[in-house]
Amino acid sequence: MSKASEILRIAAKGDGITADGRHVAGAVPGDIMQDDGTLQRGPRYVEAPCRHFGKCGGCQLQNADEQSLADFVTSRVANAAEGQGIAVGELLPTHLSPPRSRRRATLHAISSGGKPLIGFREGGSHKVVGLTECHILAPELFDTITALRQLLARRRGKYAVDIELTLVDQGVDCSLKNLPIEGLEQTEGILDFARELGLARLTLDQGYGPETLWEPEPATITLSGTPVSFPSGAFLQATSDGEEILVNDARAWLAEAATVADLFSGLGTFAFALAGKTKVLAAEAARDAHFACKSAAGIFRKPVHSIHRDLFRNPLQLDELNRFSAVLLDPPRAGARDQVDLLAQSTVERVVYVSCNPSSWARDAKKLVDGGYRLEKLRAVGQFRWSTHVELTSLFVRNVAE
Ligand SMILES: C[S@@+](CC[C@H](N)C(=O)[O-])C[C@H]1O[C@@H](n2cnc3c(N)ncnc32)[C@H](O)[C@@H]1O
Repeated sequence: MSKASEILRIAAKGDGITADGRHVAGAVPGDIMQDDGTLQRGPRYVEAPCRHFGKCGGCQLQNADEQSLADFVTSRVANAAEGQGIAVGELLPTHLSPPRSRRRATLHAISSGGKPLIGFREGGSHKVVGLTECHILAPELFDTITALRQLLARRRGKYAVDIELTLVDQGVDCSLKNLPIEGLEQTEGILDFARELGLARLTLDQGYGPETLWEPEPATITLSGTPVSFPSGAFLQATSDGEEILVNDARAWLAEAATVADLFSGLGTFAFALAGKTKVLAAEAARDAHFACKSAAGIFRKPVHSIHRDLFRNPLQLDELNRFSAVLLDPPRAGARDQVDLLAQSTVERVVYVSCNPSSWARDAKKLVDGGYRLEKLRAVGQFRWSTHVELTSLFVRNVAE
């Protein structure tokens, strides 16, 4: 029979782990797993603030206190480095985004017994949890859900709508996929909804591609003081405080760089932060994001040269990389295996690697270290509060030959 055992830490998927290696769902550090299989709560357990916690797939860790959350985010990143045998120069304080700060979210709406349910999916299921409160979304996004519920309540018949909400400079950018709009009444109804709510933009996709129905002025997102036009569905860092931390690290670490290649640059979150004395090449595969970055650089005369390039198929080659004193990369979850192979052989002095996946980052980081870089700085960032999704910034500096 197993013995009483304290929960020591939270594992990558959110379970508590006891000293003897047992995984306990919903447990937090300091809880005691007792002989009879019941869980005695400890000093670091807190009541979940949200009534949907446990069902809604949006959050996994609302029972952990602030310190346990920060420890979890830190250890995910530190353990990833350690797992590859990478020495960390300085582990910087972890950043956690506060409640109600998420500025983009993908949600779902379905009809259930004639009434609309709008929310995230249940963990590990396709069922939708009808949110009556949410502690992660920015209030503007939550208000949009409330208004959408009222709009959908007037509908009969079944629907299953995908909803994408992003807070841009002008307000909420709302994109609805698979919501049939038929006839004058429904068309007027949806336009009234956009107008009354003061949406920045409303985009509908009824199976024939996205169509903008409402956009009183062009939607933009201001990146380090530069307004960049915001294509519907474009990538944006999940919280503005998270973006600030990532950008500040990049600025501090690359302040002396004359030329930087910003790879997987999106709309230019880092390119516009770094451009000034520094000249930046911004490389991105999404055509609309590339054009938005290029056109903002032109209008506001920023030293950002934006190129449209698929860096998986066609990574920057050695002769291209070696023209830069620094490279910043912020790839998707898969990491940047081929690009990093080349980077590891380059003469680039500094590499800032921003990542949304500690595992692929650690695999790539090992290659950089084997190629003669050392990991000088590392910071864990928890933009997705109460979830198991962890991000990081890191600085690699090329060792000088003796
Ligand atoms: C994590 S996002 C970062 C974007 C940007 N750095 C930012 O902070 O806003 C990753 C970016 O990589 C782009 N991307 C995905 N696959 C790519 C590829 N094969 N080549 C170039 N860019 C790619 C995506 O379109 C997205 O803009």
